[in-house]
Amino acid sequence: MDRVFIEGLEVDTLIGAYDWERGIRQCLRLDLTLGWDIRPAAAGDDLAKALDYAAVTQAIDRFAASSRFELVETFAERLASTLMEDFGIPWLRLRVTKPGVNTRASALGVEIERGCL
Ligand SMILES: Nc1nc2c(c(=O)[nH]1)N=C([C@H](O)[C@@H](O)CO)CN2
Repeated sequence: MDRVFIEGLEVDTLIGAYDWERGIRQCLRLDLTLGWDIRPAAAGDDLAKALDYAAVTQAIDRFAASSRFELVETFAERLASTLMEDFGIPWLRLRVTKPGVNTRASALGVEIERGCL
């Protein structure tokens, strides 16, 4: 299976389990690898047959703008389901990093894989 990727996408959202986090917006950094057969798009040089990473990015922005989860786990799980359903993505890997919450670690977060290749 071929893959389309989006790396280092920063989104602004309400996320966090602590009281002080419920009244602010924070940045999450997303890395996505999306399973997709690129041959039909390549054969016809046709965006309509491609997994349009611009459209996926817009969908992620909309999701982040309206979500209010406590855990990055929930954000990752729900975002993965939304993208797979809306775009017909058969498999994905999603890494969600919450920067700036721990000064002793360079990155904290979760990584999930869903679906079948
Ligand atoms: N596994 C997780 N651990 C923690 C999370 C989380 O979302 N998943 N969140 C927090 C707090 O919100 C923290 O990020 C605030 O600095 C703590 N642990």
